[in-house]
Amino acid sequence: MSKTFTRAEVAKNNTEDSLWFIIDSKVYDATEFVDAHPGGESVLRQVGGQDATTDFYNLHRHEVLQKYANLCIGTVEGETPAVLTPAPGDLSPVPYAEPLWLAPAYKSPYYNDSHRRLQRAMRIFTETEVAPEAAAREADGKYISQALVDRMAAKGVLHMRLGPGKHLHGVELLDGAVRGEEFDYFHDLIMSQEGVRANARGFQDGTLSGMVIGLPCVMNYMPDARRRAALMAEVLGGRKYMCLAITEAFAGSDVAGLRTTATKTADGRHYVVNGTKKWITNGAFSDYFVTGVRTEKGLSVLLIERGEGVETKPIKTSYSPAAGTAYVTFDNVKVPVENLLGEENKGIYVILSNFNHERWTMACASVRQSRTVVEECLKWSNQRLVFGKRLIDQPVIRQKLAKMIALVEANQAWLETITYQMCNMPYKEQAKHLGGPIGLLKMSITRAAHEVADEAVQIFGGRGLTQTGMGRVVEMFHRTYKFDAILGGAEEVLADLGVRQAMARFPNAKL
Ligand code: HEM
Repeated sequence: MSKTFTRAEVAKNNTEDSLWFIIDSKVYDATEFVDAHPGGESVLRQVGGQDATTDFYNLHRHEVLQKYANLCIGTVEGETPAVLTPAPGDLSPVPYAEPLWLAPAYKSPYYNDSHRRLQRAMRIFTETEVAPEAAAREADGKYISQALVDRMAAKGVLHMRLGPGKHLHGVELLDGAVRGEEFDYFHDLIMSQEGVRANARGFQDGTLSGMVIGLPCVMNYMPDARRRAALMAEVLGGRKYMCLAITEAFAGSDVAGLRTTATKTADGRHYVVNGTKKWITNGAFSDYFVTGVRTEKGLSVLLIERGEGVETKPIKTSYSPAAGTAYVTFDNVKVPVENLLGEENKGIYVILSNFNHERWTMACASVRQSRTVVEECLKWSNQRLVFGKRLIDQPVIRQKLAKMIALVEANQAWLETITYQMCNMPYKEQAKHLGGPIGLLKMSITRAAHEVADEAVQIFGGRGLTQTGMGRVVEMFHRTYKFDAILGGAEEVLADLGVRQAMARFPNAKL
């Protein structure tokens, strides 16, 4: 690649036997590539010997050039390539592409050096280890590989995704980027926000999201300490997979309406579980199911191991099969009473205990994915030429971008305000003061995602509806943003919760 050519030399290579062109001051020899070019031979011949930079970026993502770097034979004499090629871990210099605390000129009261170290380490991990597998699994529909689970376990990524707590103490986290003892909800936020950067919503849930919502119930409510420790070690070590099985065809956000039953045997040593669960993330490949059941006088939560009477069938949803979304049936499944999590008939507390963190995590992830879409739109509007101008030169496009930016920035700021409260409120206070606001926040973020997805597709046109090429991130987002608006409590239910909680503490105030 150290060779240089004059533009006149390049121009001569415009024949049947030699086809060169220039992209961003680099010289490409496409002679052998023409037959394999997905866009066809004729389009390449039309730019033979010329500077094809504008044409290229009108049609391709920059990453295409990295993939086909072997076609590059040198640079144009006296010129330096100008298009940025980010290295793993780099921050994007595109305005609004990063949350403001990562913008060099901005200050934030919330983040310290350990947050910055973790952010960089997790970005490198996501870009180098997760993203390539995400792309492969989205394409082949298979589940996460044991090799990636092992890497996540070894680096403490699985531990960190449960949020702050004693389970992190003494654990080596991303090669010492942060100490377990100092890990707080801003570190947790960073894990969620960096984790989405593989741009594969289905696979993202396939990276053991079921564990993130299921294991806390075991960690906090499994009565036997030895059993609890063994389960934690198995699951955080990536040797066994766990999911949360609450939702049924009969009851979604309305958890009080569950119909799966657990009846105690006459000798009092087992429960016998019968019923079904639907849309269980990771259910298709899980070994353990943290399951909401109806017992004699209320709801209870049981840890059910895959075995006789437990069956799972994959459900085809609009994101990828990599998430392992399943329909689960329990037919006369015998579960030892020791597997009861929390108290019998008081399972609602076990279930509710996790909701705030789950919803907040989803809020972190969803607003970050919206931001990535804003970055995609900004880049595309800047490079796409239509009617002889860049898209961004059209006022209507700038209006769309302004709305998208404002929605993302406002929601990130609200998210950080709430995260700060989580860092500074004891758990009981959080349950009292933050349930409603977190519900409203998640609703606000997924409503914003709806706007962002809609405008992004309008900006990308047909490419926003195409799974490969320029618009692949926008297409993915538009197809999948609804998962965050439904899972973990539907938008409307959470909005209602937020207002009802506010009214419950309403003062005797009058107009
Ligand atoms: C080293 C140079 C090039 C490489 C490696 C390359 C590679 C590719 C690839 C992988 C695609 C599939 C779409 C995608 O994934 O983005 C594609 C599509 C295409 N390419 Fe190229 N290409 C090159 C240069 C060019 C140039 C110079 C032109 C025309 C001036 C061109 C015209 C097209 C067209 C028209 C399509 C179809 C676009 C669409 O479906 O929207 N390509 N190219």
